[in-house]
Amino acid sequence: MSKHVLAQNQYGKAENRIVAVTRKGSDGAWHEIRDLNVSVALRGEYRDVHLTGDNGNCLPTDTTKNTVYAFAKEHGVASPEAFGILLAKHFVTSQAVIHEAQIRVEEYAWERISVPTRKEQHSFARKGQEVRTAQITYSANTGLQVLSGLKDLTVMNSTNSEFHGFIKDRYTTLKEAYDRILATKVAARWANSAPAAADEEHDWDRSYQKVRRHMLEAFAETYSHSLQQTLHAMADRVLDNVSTVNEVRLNLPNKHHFLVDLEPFGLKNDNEVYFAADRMYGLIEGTVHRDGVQPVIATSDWITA
Ligand SMILES: O=c1[nH]c(=O)c2[nH]c(=O)[nH]c2[nH]1
Repeated sequence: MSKHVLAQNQYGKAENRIVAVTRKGSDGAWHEIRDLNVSVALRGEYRDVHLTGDNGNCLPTDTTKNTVYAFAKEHGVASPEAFGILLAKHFVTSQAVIHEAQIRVEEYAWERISVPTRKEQHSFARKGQEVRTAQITYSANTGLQVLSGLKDLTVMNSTNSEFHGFIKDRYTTLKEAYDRILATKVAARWANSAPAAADEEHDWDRSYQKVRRHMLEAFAETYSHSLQQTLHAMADRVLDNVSTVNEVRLNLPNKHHFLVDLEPFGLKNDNEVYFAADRMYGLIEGTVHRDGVQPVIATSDWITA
């Protein structure tokens, strides 16, 4: 027997890449695709598996992988959230030793290549870099928690951004900026309310598009005195406009754009020519939630620019 304590543990097959094709129309020529990366983590009665080598409680990770693919056929993929909810509930309700399941989903977007003269619609081009995310956690005790999100959404304002009035100590060299580029690669997560998570009719694609639009509009419309202020405005706008969201966490790397010194060439740089640095970067992170709601989104996830 070990004298040490087995603490939090979980297991399952990670990064199951799955492309689900749905055929629509009377002849099935209209295709819709969902391109996902699905990770399964199971939590429960796994002391013996770790301590004695008894695998009697262990549902193989291979089975969790098979379940993901079989569920895509049996239930379809309506959205990352709906698919994750189905899987999480399945694992917890089908095996007594599994107390909690967490499903993490990334979705890669494709857009249709529309050829007007062609009836078949089965050609797609990968859309941008943006990745949609969902994390579904289910247990009989705590119920369903659905976190939605996105990452790798790069945005820029080429003006309407200042940064000045900051602390100056003996190490400060930064010049005050009254007109600068503000650029970031947005990583966002938002917590959906319990009623939305429990609502089997909830339109997850619609709420995703709504949150995304409000975040981007707030980014574009906020006259920024710091990326921190912009972060707050983006999260605030989502909470004001999407009633099913209770909490928003944003990780915003400040993708610095430095004015190039053109004076050696006898040229004046009127905020026209910048050097785009890819690192290092300021990293601005924060959570905004409704008053009276307990925040649930982890603050320790490591997101790099
Ligand atoms: O928007 C900003 N916030 C900061 O905290 C900061 N610090 C810095 O050097 N530049 C910036 N920009």
